[in-house]
Amino acid sequence: MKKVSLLFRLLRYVSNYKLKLLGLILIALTGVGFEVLKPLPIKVIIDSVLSTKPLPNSVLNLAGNSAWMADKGVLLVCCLAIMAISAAGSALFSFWVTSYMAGFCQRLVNDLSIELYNKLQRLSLTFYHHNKIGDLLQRLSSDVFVIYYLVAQIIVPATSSVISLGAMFYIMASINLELALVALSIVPLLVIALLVFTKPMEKTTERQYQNFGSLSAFVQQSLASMRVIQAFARENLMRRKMETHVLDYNQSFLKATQVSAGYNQLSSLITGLVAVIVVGLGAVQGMNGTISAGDLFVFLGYITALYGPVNSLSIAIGTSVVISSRSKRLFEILDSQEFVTDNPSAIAPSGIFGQVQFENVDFGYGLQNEGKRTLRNINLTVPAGQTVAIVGPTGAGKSSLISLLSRFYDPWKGRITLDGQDLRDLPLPFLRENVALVLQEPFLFPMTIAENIGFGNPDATPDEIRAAAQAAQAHDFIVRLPQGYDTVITETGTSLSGGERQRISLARAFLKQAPILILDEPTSALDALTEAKVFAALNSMTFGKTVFIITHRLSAIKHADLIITLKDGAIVESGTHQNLLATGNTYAQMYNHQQIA
Ligand SMILES: Nc1ncnc2c1ncn2[C@@H]1O[C@H](COP(=O)(O)OP(=O)(O)OP(=O)(O)O)[C@@H](O)[C@H]1O
Repeated sequence: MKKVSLLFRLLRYVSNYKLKLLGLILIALTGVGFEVLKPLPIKVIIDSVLSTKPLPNSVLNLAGNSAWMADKGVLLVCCLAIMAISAAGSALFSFWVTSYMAGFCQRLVNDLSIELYNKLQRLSLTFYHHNKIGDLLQRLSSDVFVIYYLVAQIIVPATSSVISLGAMFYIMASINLELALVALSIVPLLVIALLVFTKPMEKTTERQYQNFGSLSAFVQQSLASMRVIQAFARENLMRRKMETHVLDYNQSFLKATQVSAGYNQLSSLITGLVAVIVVGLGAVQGMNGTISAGDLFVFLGYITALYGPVNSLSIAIGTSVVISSRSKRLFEILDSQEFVTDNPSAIAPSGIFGQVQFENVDFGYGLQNEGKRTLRNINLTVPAGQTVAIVGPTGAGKSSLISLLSRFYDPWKGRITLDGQDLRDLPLPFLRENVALVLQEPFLFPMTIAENIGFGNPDATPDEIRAAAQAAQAHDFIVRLPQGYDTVITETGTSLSGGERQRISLARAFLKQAPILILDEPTSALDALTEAKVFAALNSMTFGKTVFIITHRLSAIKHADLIITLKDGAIVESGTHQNLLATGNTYAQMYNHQQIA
C-alpha cells in the first residue's frame, strides 16, 4: 500500500470525530492568532512612541481621540496588550491545546487498539504460527500510537502552521511584497529537501521498527523459556543472540535517526539562510528609508517566527513518512486473512445432542496447494454421548484431528458435522461454547485459581467451582495452598507442578458443562494413582457427553466406546479394545508393549 493511502486510511479513524477535531484545530488556531499579533504592539511603541509617526488608524478607531492617548498612555496600553497576548496565547491556549489533544488522541489510540485486539481474537491459529508474540505485542502497545502522532504532530501543527504562515505572509506582503516573496522561497527549497530524503527515511524507519519487533519477540521468548536456558546452561548462547538483536536494532535506529536528523538539519539550514537574506535585505531597505523601523521590527519578528511553523511543517512531513511505515505494521494485522470465518447467516440450533461425523476429511497446516497433508481421508462417526479414544504414534495427527472440532482450522477437503450440520454452518461462538477443551499444554492465566477454573463458566458459583475442582482431583492440593482458591498463579503457572496445572485445566473444562468434551493427554503429568482417580471422576462427569480423548496410556481407555488408531494422518483401525486386541495390529502391539513395560 502506498504511503499516502496508508495515511488516508489512518485518517478514517480520525474522521469518526470530525467535530472534536474541528474544536481542537479552532483552539490551536486561536493560539496562532495571538502569536501573529505579538509583534504589532511593539511596532506601535517603536513608530508612535519612540518616533513621531501617527498612531495607526486601527488603534485610533479603538481608542477614540481621548486625551489619555498621550505617549505614556499608548506605551502602557501596548505593554498591557503584549502581556495579555503572551498570557492568553502562549500560556492559556498552549495548556488548553495540550490537554485537549491528549484526551482526544488517547481516545483514537483506544479505538485502534480495540479494533486490533478484536481482529487478533478473530484470527485463526495459522496467523499465530507465522507471527511472533513479542512483535505483535510491540505493534499493539507501541505502533498503535501512530494515530496519536498523526493528530499531534501532523494534522494540528500542519494546519496551524499553514494558517499562521498565510497570516504572516499577508502582513509581510502588505508591508513589503518583495521581502515577503524572498521569505516565501523557503517553501520550494524545503520541498526539494523532502524529495531527497523521503525514500531513505521510509526505508530506515521500516527497518528500525522491524528490528524492534524482532528484539521484542526474542526478549519475550527468552523470558518465557528462562528455565530451559538455565537448565541447559545456555545463558552465553542466548546473550550472544540478544547482543546480535540489540546490535541490529541499534544500527537501524542509528541510521533512521541520522537520516531524519539530516533532513531536520537541512530544513533548519534552509530556513536559517533565507531568514538571514531577508534580514539583510530588510536592513538595507530600512537604511534607505523605504521601510519604517517599526515595520522592519514586525518583519524581523515574523522572519524569526516563520521558522517555527516552517519547521513544524517540515517535521510534520518527516513524521508522515515514519507514521506511514509504522501504520503498515498495523494494517498488516487488520488485513490478515481470517481463514476461519464466522458464517453471518448461520443459525444456532436450539440444542445439541453431540453426534460428530468426519466425512472424507483432508487437512494440512499450510495452504491447500502448498502445505503437507497432515490428515488424509478421515471418516469417523461418533454417536452422541459416546467416548472415542484416539491413539497412535507421536506426530500421527491426533491433536490436529481434534483441533478441527473447535474450528481452530477448517479442513482442506470434506466436512465435519455436528448432529448432521456442517461445523462451518454453525455460529462460531455457539460451536465453541458447546465444546470444552483440555489442551496438552495446560495454560493458566496470571489470576487466582478460582478465576482460572471459573474461566470455563464465568457465571459459576464458588460451590460449582469447588465441585469441578473436586472432580478433577484438584481440590485437596488447592486448599493446602496458603490462599487456597484465592492463590494467584504466576504468569507462566510455574508456581504449580505440571500435574497441578493439568488438574486445574481439567476442572475448568468440567465446569463448562459442554456437551462435547475434548481431552488431549489430560493426565500425562499425573501419577498413576491420581490418574486413576481422574479417570474414575471422568466417568461420572462425562455421562451423556460426547468425549474425544487422546492418550498414550492405553490402559486408561480400555472402556472407551470406540478406539481409533491414527498413523501418518490416516485412520488405520478402529473398534473396541477387545476387537482391536484380537486383530493383533498396531493398537494391540502398542497395548501389549505397554503391559510388558
Ligand atoms: N502448527 C503447525 N504447523 C505446521 N505443522 C504442524 C503444526 N502442528 C503440528 N504440525 C505437524 O502435524 C503433524 C501432526 O502433529 P500432531 O500434533 O497432530 O500429532 P500428534 O499425533 O498429536 O503428536 P503427539 O502425540 O506427539 O502429540 C506433525 O508432523 C507436526 O509436525
